[in-house]
Amino acid sequence: MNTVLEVQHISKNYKRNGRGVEAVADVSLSLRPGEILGIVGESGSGKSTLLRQIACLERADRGRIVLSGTDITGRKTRDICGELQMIFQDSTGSFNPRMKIAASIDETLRNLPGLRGEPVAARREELIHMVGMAPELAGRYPFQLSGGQCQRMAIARALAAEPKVILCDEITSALDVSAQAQIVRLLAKLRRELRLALLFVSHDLALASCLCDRLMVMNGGRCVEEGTSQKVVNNPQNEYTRRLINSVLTVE
Ligand SMILES: Nc1ncnc2c1ncn2[C@@H]1O[C@H](COP(=O)(O)OP(=O)(O)OP(=O)(O)O)[C@@H](O)[C@H]1O
Repeated sequence: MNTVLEVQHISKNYKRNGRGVEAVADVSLSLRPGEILGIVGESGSGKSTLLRQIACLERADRGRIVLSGTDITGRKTRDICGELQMIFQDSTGSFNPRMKIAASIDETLRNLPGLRGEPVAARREELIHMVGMAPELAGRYPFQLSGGQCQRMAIARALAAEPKVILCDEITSALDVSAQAQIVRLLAKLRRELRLALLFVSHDLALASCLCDRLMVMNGGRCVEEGTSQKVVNNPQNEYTRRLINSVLTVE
């Protein structure tokens, strides 16, 4: 099978107050070029921990991660950033507050082999256009942009590295509904046009099912169900998935 990312039996335990917390327990997944896999589950189910292991921000206790055919288990994040990028919920905080957005994007572009001088500015403008932003907004500092604008710029900066895989950790959670819809449409366009593979972590199952081809449901660090978005939402096999779908806020 043509996969760009293979995660095999990843586990991660933390120690808290002298007790072990099994944040991720024996999770495996695979991702093909141009595919979007949603990882859903309630708070504390292990979604972010799983993504951090895949991005090599932390070392997994057990398991193996293969990116574009290369075993990257235990590598440093900087060694894989040309192939894999991660975008976070707090896009403003992910930028250097003392640098204008353009300078942050240029920094990533200058790390690409063979891209120096004038082509950097041209490529930056192309990326900003790709995420649907006006080029002059790149002349602002992160705090001078709205949350949605900043998240688009974070996507542009991730694209600057020309990755094959982007990990999205709750990237729409801090946005209002219309900004969420814009980001979801943008991600759908980017996967179509660039054949980008995406892992889309969200606690919002309805939103994730609109964007993702497949969904993986996590509970207590484990994958409890996986399948096409349609199948998981319309015909859930697991009791926890059913509860997640039917969960409504009840006030006693
Ligand atoms: N650095 C850490 N040290 C100790 N425990 C941690 C650490 N990071 C995460 N955990 C614990 O691991 C479990 C999984 O956390 P994680 O943040 O991965 O869940 P999540 O599904 O991403 O939740 P949320 O949607 O709220 O971010 C939780 O019990 C959490 O408290």
